[in-house]
Amino acid sequence: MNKPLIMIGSGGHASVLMDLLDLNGERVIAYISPNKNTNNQMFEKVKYLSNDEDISQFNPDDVLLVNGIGSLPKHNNRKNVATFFTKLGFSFTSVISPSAIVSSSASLARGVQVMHGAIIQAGACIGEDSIINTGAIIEHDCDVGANNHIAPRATLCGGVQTLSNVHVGVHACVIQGLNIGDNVIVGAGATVSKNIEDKTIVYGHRALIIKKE
Ligand SMILES: CC(=O)SCCNC(=O)CCNC(=O)[C@H](O)C(C)(C)COP(=O)(O)OP(=O)(O)OC[C@H]1O[C@@H](n2cnc3c(N)ncnc32)[C@H](O)[C@@H]1OP(=O)(O)O
Repeated sequence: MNKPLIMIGSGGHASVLMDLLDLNGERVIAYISPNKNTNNQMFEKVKYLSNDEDISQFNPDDVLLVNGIGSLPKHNNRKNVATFFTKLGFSFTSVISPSAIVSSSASLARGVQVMHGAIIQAGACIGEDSIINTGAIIEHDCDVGANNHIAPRATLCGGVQTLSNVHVGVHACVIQGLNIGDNVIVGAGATVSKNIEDKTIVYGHRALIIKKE
C-alpha cells in the first residue's frame, strides 16, 4: 500500500494537487501551511498544521511529502521548501494526473508533477521537482532540468534541453533542439528560436533578450 501523504502548502497549486491526488486514490493525511485553505473542501478532510516544524510529528520512513508550493518566476519558495524538508530526511513523491499522457520511454525524476492534459513524449527526461503544468507538451527526447516549471500550454519541441530552475511561461514555445540555460525565464507567449544563456529573461514573439544578470 502507498504511504500516506502530507501536502506542503495550501494555495492554488496545492489545491489542484489535492483534487488530482483524490482522483488517483491517494491518501493525504495532513497539510502544513501558515494559512488554512478555506476554498477547497478536500482540505477539510485532512489535519491542518500551521508550522513547518510540525512535521516532527511524523517519521520520514512512514510518510511522503507533496510539494504544493506553486512556482512563479523570480520566487524561490518552492525550492526552499523542498530543501528544508529534504534536509530533515523527508522525501517528496511524484504526482501524475490520470489525464496526462506519459510515454513509457520517458523518465521522470523524484518529485516531478505532471498535471492534467500534459503530454510527455518518447525519450524525454524530466528532472527532480519539476512541474509539467496543465496541457503542456514536452516533445520527444527533451531533457528538462531540475526545478523547472513548464507552465500551462507551453510547448518544448523535440530535443530541447533546459538546465535547472527554468520557467517556461504559459503558452510559450521553444523550437526544436535548442538549449536553455540555468535560471532562465521564458515569458508568457514567447517563441524561442535561439539558444538562451544562463540567468536570462526573454519574452516576445521573437524572444529577444531583454535582461541578463
Ligand atoms: C497555474 C498558473 O497560473 S502558472 C503561472 C504561469 N505564468 C506565467 O508563465 C507568467 C510568466 N511571466 C511573464 O511572462 C512575466 O511577464 C515576466 C516574468 C516575463 C516579466 O518579466 P519582467 O522583466 O519582470 O517584466 P515586467 O513585468 O517588469 O514588464 C516589463 C514590460 O514587458 C511587458 N511584458 C511582460 N511580460 C511580457 C510577456 N510575456 N510578453 C510580452 N510583454 C511582456 C510588460 O507589459 C511591460 O511592458 P511596458 O514596459 O510597456 O509596461
